[in-house]
Amino acid sequence: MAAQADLELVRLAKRYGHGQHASLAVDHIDLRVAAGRYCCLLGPSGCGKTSTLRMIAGHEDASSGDIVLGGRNITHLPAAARGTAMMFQSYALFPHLSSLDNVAFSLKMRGVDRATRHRRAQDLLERVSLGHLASRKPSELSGGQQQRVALARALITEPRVLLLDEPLSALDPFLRVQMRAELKRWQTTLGMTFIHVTHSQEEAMALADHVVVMNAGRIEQDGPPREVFNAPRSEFVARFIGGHNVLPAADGKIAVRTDKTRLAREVPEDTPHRLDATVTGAEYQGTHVLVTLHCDAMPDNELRAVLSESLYAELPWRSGDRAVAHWRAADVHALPA
Ligand SMILES: Nc1ncnc2c1ncn2[C@@H]1O[C@H](COP(=O)(O)OP(=O)(O)OP(=O)(O)O)[C@@H](O)[C@H]1O
Repeated sequence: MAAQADLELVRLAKRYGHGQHASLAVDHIDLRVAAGRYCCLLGPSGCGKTSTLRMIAGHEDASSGDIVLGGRNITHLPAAARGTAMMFQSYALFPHLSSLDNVAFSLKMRGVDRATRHRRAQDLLERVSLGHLASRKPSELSGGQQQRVALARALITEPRVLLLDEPLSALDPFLRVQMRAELKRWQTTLGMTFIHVTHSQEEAMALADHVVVMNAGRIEQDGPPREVFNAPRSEFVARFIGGHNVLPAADGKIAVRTDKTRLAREVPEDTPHRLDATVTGAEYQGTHVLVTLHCDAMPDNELRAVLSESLYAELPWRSGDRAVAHWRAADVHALPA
């Protein structure tokens, strides 16, 4: 594989349309992804993730700013000359071609001779444990196998950075979790930078060692997943990443993790961090129970508490129960105003 290289986005922007109808899909973002990282671009629909990925790939022109890979400015290079490759969803495989020819396709486009491209494609298929299925067409493969062909097809140009746009969204939930683990394993084995677009915080948390949370064309926060989860820098991040209650406080808003939010029938009057609430539901989730509450102090806002199964069994909650939600001072994370 080619040498590793950091990827840098410098004031990168994408504007669609002209004049009155112009819209800024990516709003001058700065980002540095160190070589060999699994980076997930995470955010709600329309936040600019795919536009960012497509600009890195060279499938979309940047309106302004720079894309630098390993110190080389690739902003205006054609897609094939950038050292990046896009892994498309498995359903984008050519249905009439064998796995081998699907994998070899981009070498054919580059004029590589048949024997060489078949040898390289076969090597890659072996690497993803599909060497024995090289002659099968996509329709003769399982969803997971098709996904591996798609990966091999992307890797054949020996990219420094692999770009993945929602690669797991077409798979059923069971296969998705399985393929997620495979993606992570491949990335670790290859030691290559992966940039993976997803709107699923669960997927980003499971895969990434660098999470980039985007909102309305901007980067709200980026960093290691634990840091982003435990120290959200904005209300948007706390809400989008999930697992937090965002609560009013004397000097702004605070976030408290749902698994640090405790419930009691009564607490001493002088308990500092408390809110009176009414249970609206309890959802059994296997290892834990999610209790939802309506809180009078914030009528438009639902409060959530994640309790261990054993704790819930000791003190079950039913819809309509009055409860006091409380938390420790150490579990309060202040959000900037
Ligand atoms: N070709 C285009 N022409 C005009 N507007 C576009 C085009 N592509 C995307 N947009 C707009 O740019 C914004 C960002 O889109 P983008 O696809 O990058 O977001 P996304 O975060 O990947 O969303 P999703 O998760 O739904 O794919 C959206 O408002 C979208 O409508």
